[in-house]
Amino acid sequence: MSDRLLVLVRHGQSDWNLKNLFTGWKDPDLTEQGIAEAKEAGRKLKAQGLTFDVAFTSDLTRAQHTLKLMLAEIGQTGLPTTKNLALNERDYGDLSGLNKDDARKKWGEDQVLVWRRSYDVPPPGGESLKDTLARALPYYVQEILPGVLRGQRTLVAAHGNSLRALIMVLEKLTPEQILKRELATGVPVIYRLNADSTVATKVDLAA
Ligand SMILES: O=C(O)[C@@H](CO)OP(=O)(O)O
Repeated sequence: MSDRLLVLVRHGQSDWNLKNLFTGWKDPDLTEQGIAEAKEAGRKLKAQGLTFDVAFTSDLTRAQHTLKLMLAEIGQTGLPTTKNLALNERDYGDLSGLNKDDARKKWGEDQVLVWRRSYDVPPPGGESLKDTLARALPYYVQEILPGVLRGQRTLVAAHGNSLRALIMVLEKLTPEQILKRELATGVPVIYRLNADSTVATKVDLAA
């Protein structure tokens, strides 16, 4: 039986996560902590005995760097990797670069929560989670899933919201459920899929 393995990992802490800034399509690199988290994610995957046939990542440095560090830990630095902006973080539009606490002071707690965690209300000039799903999901279905179903063991390093979009579909979550799901930085989530692309098993390597 082929191993339909799909591992999703949010990048390690970025410089702008640390500074509490809306990031979106801006391109900060990992902090020292983020580097440590990415290496730890690689060590956890190695401890599970996992190796991969292909990897996917976004067009942004923090996810690419996380992938590189994980692959070095696993001993697979030459793994064929595809980078695509379909896996980028949700575009935060005009909020990009603003401090999240300053934004709460300016627009109020409730409005900022709506921009951050509503399903279909985009921040000014940016994408809602629904918009992010509309570009991440076709990429997953056309470029990632067929390989997984053929037995290509697949590692994806991406972002909080682009991965939440994929998780919503994988786990058949409602908009209300996905909005409550937070992804920790650098924590691998290991899925094994059934032949019909539904989830057979899920293991979250937190802790
Ligand atoms: O700033 C961002 O791009 C994201 C992820 O860090 O933030 P949020 O938690 O608001 O989705």
